[in-house]
Amino acid sequence: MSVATDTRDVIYDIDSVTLRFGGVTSLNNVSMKMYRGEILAVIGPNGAGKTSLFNSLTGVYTPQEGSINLAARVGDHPVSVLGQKTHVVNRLGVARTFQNIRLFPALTALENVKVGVETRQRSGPIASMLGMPWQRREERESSERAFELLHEVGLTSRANELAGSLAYGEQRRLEIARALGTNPGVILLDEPAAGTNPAEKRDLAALITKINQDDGVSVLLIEHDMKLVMSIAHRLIVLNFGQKIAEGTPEQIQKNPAVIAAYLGSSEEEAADELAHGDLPSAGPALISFDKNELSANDVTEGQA
Ligand SMILES: Nc1ncnc2c1ncn2[C@@H]1O[C@H](COP(=O)(O)OP(=O)(O)OP(=O)(O)O)[C@@H](O)[C@H]1O
Repeated sequence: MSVATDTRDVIYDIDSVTLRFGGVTSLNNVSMKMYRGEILAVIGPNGAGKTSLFNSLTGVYTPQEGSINLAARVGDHPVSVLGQKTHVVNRLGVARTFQNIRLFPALTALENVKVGVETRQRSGPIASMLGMPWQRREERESSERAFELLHEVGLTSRANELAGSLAYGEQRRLEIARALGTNPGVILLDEPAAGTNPAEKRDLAALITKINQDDGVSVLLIEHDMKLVMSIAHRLIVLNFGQKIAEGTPEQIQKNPAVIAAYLGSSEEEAADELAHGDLPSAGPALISFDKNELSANDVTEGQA
């Protein structure tokens, strides 16, 4: 009997990860894989553990149990992320944006992107002061690359504006450009659409797809806007109370009773029953209309009590 093997190239191999803060278990025995080339979304109600997962994948937190192996760039051998510093994980090919924008507001848009690009360069402050030839070349290259990235995210006309003066959606795109400056194999986007308007969300969806398809960067995405997630993600992982409760394509996730129950705060049986009878207002495609603002943490807590 032949055994089917999965030959897809694994970027993140996460096995039985548990992360605790005192009495709170924010990740509970989570196992999952991220494959090269995919846009993988992590969804779940407030407090489900999504940011804890991102923090564990980038070296901010070290889970007490389990393993996380990373091979971010093509041809890399998997290495453990546990115990690694965040800048080391970044050098290994993982870039990230944050739920709360973390730009340098008093630097220009171009300078912000150059900060990302220059993390990959060899010149230190001494070489800069001495004006070494390679330093001058790197400076020129970093400006050119930063301009290219500003072009990619549609911000060349804002290159010399202070980051703090840009519109909210522009700041979100600038963060992505800065992250791309580090030449990552995978980019982790933590709620990139938060606070953006519908037009900005559409631009963002197009940008994420472009980064993935044209630049070959794999994308791991936390996002509460289900319409956006379902339109661009190849696959989704669903967390609830720190546990992985589902994994699949957008179509599979929208029909999954455990997922619907988690979001609605009803039991899985009720959700399955209502789904079967077609009288669940948020079942199927309607799941894509879920919005963070409609789903408070209380809704979920009450359902689980
Ligand atoms: N540094 C920390 N110290 C203590 N508890 C934490 C810490 N970080 C996360 N938690 C707890 O872990 C649980 C998961 O939180 P996390 O922020 O990962 O959820 P989330 O899914 O990202 O939520 P949201 O959608 O609201 O951002 C929560 O109960 C949270 O209070």
